Amino acid sequence: SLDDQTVSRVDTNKYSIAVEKKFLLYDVNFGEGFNLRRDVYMRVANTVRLLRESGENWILVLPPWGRLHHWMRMEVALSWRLFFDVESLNRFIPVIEFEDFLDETENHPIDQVIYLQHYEEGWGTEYVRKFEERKCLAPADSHYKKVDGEKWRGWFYSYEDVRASNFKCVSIQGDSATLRDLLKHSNYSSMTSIMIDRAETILHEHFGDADYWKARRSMRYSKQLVEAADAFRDKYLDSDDENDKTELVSDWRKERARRSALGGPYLGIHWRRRDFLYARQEQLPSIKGTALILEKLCEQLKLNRIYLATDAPEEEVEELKSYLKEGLKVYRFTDTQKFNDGQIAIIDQYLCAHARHFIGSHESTFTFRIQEDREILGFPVSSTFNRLCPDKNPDCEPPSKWKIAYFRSFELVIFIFVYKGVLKMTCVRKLVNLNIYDGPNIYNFGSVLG
Ligand SMILES: C[C@@H]1O[C@H](OP(=O)(O)OP(=O)(O)OC[C@H]2O[C@@H](n3cnc4c(=O)[nH]c(N)nc43)[C@H](O)[C@@H]2O)[C@@H](O)[C@H](O)[C@@H]1O
Repeated sequence: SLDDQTVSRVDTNKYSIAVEKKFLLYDVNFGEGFNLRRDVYMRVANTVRLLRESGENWILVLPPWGRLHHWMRMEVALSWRLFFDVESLNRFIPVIEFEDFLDETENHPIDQVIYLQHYEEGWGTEYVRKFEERKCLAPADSHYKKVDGEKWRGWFYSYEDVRASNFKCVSIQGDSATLRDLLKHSNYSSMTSIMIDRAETILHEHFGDADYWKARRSMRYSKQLVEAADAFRDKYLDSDDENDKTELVSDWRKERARRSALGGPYLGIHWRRRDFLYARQEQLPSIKGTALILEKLCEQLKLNRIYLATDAPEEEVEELKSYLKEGLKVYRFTDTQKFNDGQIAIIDQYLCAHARHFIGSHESTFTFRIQEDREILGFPVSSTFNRLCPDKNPDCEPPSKWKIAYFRSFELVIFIFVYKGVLKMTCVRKLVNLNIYDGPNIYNFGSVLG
């Protein structure tokens, strides 16, 4: 039950006291896409983790999905359980759906909305973490309005009856920990429900560290989507977890580092088109160029099946297929009757994540999430961090390799070894930053520590 998950007990001077629940809500700039939003979840989830580590009983309220400008069907108020395994999210920090929050607080107004904005004068010459209540800059002033003389009304994920008691703009420069400090500030510390709007304004405290990956690993997909994608793998791609060595333990906290995944006998490609062509045209291949890359890879890897994840219009997909030589078969998941746009996007990502080899689109957050899934599944680095190069530059710069980390940087690894008959001991600090585990040895370290 919620109570089991959310009432934490803190031992203060040996007296155990129940800590009052506090709810953190957040929203993201309207224009941001699905996969940047998933990244913002990790930043805010880590703020909640930090608040809880300091003894406060914060619960994260999951912002309903919808009104995403890339989604063809304009749906709103979609709950997280349609996309993610909420039980798994709860193993990192306590989370609840917005509807459950409304029930629990009996539709009381949210105590405070804090609208994050940058400093008008910019970042300055050095990066300093700071925040300050400031006059609202555009567009904050138009997003929230006082109604009936006292309460504030905003978008609130399309829920028209939701109100807030207070509204403030805060200029901020910082990360998940800065947001923690803001929430602990005396102006807000007595409040029990706070909504952070424009949460993308804060960064990760340490991008790519173990806490980043814990939040990421907790974001398992909903059972319904995993089952649909697995059935597709089985039916069309000759792929299953046992043969592909992609089995995951049911609880992500028990995962161990590995690089042994093989993947299904197909090539996965994320081919980002539409608005990306305007934003990154110089970095992407033509349709014909894409076909040439696919043919070459399939030949090298001795594969004849391709799983194509794309937002391309049908005509472009047909054109791509027309350039491929006979014998190469392209598969796509297109059940729009049963699944919404976001669900199909996740199924596409899952199927690319389970491929023997993956190639993505330069700087697409959609591609980044696939690469992360492959890191979690334990694929060799070389099968994951690949990008489609533009026709003019076939040997373009490879993508950054954001490898998985399982330990916090201050966790020590102690090696004991015998050298010239003497017992020696040495510690390696910052295992993550030293990038020690790239390759099969990682598994040994994982199991020693595990
Ligand atoms: C140019 C920039 O690109 C950024 O996109 P980028 O990072 O690729 O990735 P996203 O932020 O997810 O936005 C792309 C959206 O397009 C759809 N989409 C893209 N690729 C696929 C695919 O392979 N399969 C399916 N089913 N859907 C796809 C999907 O709705 C996805 O959420 C945007 O977030 C920015 O707003 C901006 O538009």
